[in-house]
Amino acid sequence: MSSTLGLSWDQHHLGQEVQMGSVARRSFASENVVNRDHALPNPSWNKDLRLLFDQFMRKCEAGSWKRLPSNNHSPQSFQDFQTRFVDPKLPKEQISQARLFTRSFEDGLGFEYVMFCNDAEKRVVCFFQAGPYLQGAPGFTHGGAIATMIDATTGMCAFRAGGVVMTANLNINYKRPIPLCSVVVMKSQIDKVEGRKVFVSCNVRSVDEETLYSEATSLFIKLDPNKKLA
Ligand SMILES: CCCCCCCCCCCCCC(=O)SCCNC(=O)CCNC(=O)[C@H](O)C(C)(C)COP(=O)(O)OP(=O)(O)OC[C@H]1O[C@@H](n2cnc3c(N)ncnc32)[C@H](O)[C@@H]1OP(=O)(O)O
Repeated sequence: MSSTLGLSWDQHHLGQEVQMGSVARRSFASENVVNRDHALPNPSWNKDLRLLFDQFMRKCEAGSWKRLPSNNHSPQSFQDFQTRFVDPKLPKEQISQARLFTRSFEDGLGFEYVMFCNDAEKRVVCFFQAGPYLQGAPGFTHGGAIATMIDATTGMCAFRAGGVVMTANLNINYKRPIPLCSVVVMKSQIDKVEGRKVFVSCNVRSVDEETLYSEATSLFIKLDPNKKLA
């Protein structure tokens, strides 16, 4: 996402809730939870996730990598996005309850992750710990949860390179199951950009890089500001 961004989907919708009045109290009560930066260590992070976080924070100090806060969206982007692409007739009450899917679980139960970007190399890395509510086959992570995180990681990579995009195609080869509650490393990079098409690839490996869990390719389309989405 662009480096100037500063508001998350959550915060955006929180703002709407506050304006609505009838649900304002609930909004303020949850404000601290909603507004915080989720891409920082919390007590549910295991040793692997903490080590990878520390390792990449050192790379950030060296200058080539940057940590991406989870609330990394600009108010201007949202206003533009809403004005251009979102149907104004959508029920405001429902919209006000919207939350970013990957950040809507309690700490440790769902998606715990942090992303780092290297804009010069057009890469985004995501360290992802799959919580117990993401189970698919017993003891392993649900394929849809894996797809979600690949989409989020490649989407971030495409967005940083191409601006506002949507996923048009996502292909995943699941090669080994990911043990639940383990940490995996997702590495994505831009392969090419052709007009409005942004091609991104991603691989998912174990922390020691010995196991290749999944490989994916994604196609993102830069949105045409003159076209309604629906
Ligand atoms: C505030 C901002 C927030 C942003 C946050 C981002 C980061 C967060 C990440 C979160 C991650 C979560 C992300 C999510 O959850 S995104 C949610 C899941 N995705 C969707 O719902 C998208 C649904 N699809 C669409 O709305 C439209 O199809 C889009 C917008 C994608 C394109 O419709 P549009 O009318 O604009 O374009 P076009 O049809 O003129 O096509 C243009 C060109 O593209 C080519 N083409 C199109 N589709 C395909 C295809 N499937 N394979 C191969 N090629 C395809 C097409 O042939 C043409 O090529 P050419 O003829 O020009 O050569």
